[in-house]
Amino acid sequence: MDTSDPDLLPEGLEDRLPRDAATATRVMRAIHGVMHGHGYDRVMPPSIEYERSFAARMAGIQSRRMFRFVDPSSLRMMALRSDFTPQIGRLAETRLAEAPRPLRLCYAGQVVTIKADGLNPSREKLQCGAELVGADNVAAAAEVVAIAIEALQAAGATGVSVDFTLPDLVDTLAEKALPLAPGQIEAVRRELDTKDAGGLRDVGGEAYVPLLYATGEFDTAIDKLAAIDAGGALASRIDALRQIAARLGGAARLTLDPSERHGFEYQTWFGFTLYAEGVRGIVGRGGTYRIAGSDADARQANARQQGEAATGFSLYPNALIDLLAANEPAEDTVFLPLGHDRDEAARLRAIGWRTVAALSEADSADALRCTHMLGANGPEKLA
Ligand SMILES: N[C@@H](Cc1c[nH]c[nH+]1)C(=O)O
Repeated sequence: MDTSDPDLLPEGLEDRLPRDAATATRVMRAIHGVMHGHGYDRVMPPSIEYERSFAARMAGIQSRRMFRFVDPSSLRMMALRSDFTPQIGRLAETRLAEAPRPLRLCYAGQVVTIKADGLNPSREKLQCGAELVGADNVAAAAEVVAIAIEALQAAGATGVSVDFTLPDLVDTLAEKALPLAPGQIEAVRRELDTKDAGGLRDVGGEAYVPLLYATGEFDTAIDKLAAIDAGGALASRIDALRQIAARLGGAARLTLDPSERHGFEYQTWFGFTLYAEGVRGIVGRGGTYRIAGSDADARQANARQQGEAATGFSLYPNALIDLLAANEPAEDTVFLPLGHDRDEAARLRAIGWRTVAALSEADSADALRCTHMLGANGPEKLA
C-alpha cells in the first residue's frame, strides 16, 4: 500500500459522497422516526470515554477491539466507542438512575473498531438503536424485536428476517442438565461456534451435539429444541421464545439458531440477529442484558445475573444504505436565477422545495444539476 499519499484514508474507513450521504440521512431519519414514535428518547453520549467505563458496565465486553489511547491531558486510558449500548447503560445507572422505569432511550452515530468484522472490511459503521432499560421479559423482547423490524422496513429494507438465539445456552445447560467441568465449557462453546459435531464429541460435549440440529425455520427448530430439553432447564426460555414469535405475528421471517454466539458478548437469555434481502451480512443485532450499577462492588464478574435488566437492539444500516443509494432518485431542485424573488424562494422552501441560488451570471441550472427553474409562475420543469 502507498503510505506516502496524505489524502489516502486508512484501511476500512471511507467517505460518503452526496448521493450516499443523502440516502444515509433518509435512512437515519426513518429509523429514528420509528424509535421516537414508540416513545424512545434520543441521547447523545460522547464518542470517547475512559476505557474502564466501556468495559465495566456489562459482563463480557472486551475492549481489545476498541481503539485505545492515553489521554494526553489526564494520562488515563481512553477508548473510542465501538458500541453505544454500554454508554446507554452508563447513562441509565448514573445521570438517569432516578428516571422512571422502564426507561426508553435511542441513539445514532458512528462506532469504530480496530479490526473489521468477518467479511465486512469497514472499521467504522453507523449504529442506530434503542434500549429498553428496566425489563428483560417477553413483553420487552417482543417490543424491541418488533420495533427493530419496523425501523428496518421504514428505512426501505425488504424481506427482513430474524434469527433468534439463546446467548447463555451453554452456561444454562452446563449448570445441571448437561453438566460440564469448568475447563470444558469454553471448549464446548468453541466447537458449537464452529458447528463441528466431531469436535464437540472430542471435547466431551456429546450431549450438546443435538443443539447443532435444532436450527432453521423457527416453528420446526423450536420443537427440536424442546425435544432436547432434558430436565426442563430450557423450558422457560423455549416458552418465552414461542411467545415472542407469536407476538411478532408474521412481521418477518423467523429462524432459530440456539447456539449462535457470534457478536453476543454481553447478552443473557435472549438474542437475535437481523437480516434483510439483498443486504450482505447482518443488519442488526439485539437481546437482553444486565447493566452493572455505578457501585464498584456491584460490578462483579457475575454481573450477568446481577445489575439492572435491559433489552435493546442496534441496527448497522451501512450495507442497506449502499443498496438503496444505487436507486436513490435525484431530488427536485429549483434553480434561482440572479435577482430572483427572495420571498417566493423562501415560500417554496417552506413547502418543501429545495433551491440553489445563482451567485453569478456564470452559474447555470444545468451545471448545478437543478431539475427546475424559478419562472414567473413558480418552478418550471427543465427538460
Ligand atoms: N449493541 C449490541 C446489540 C444490542 C443492543 N442492545 C442489546 N444488544 C450490538 O451491537 O451487537
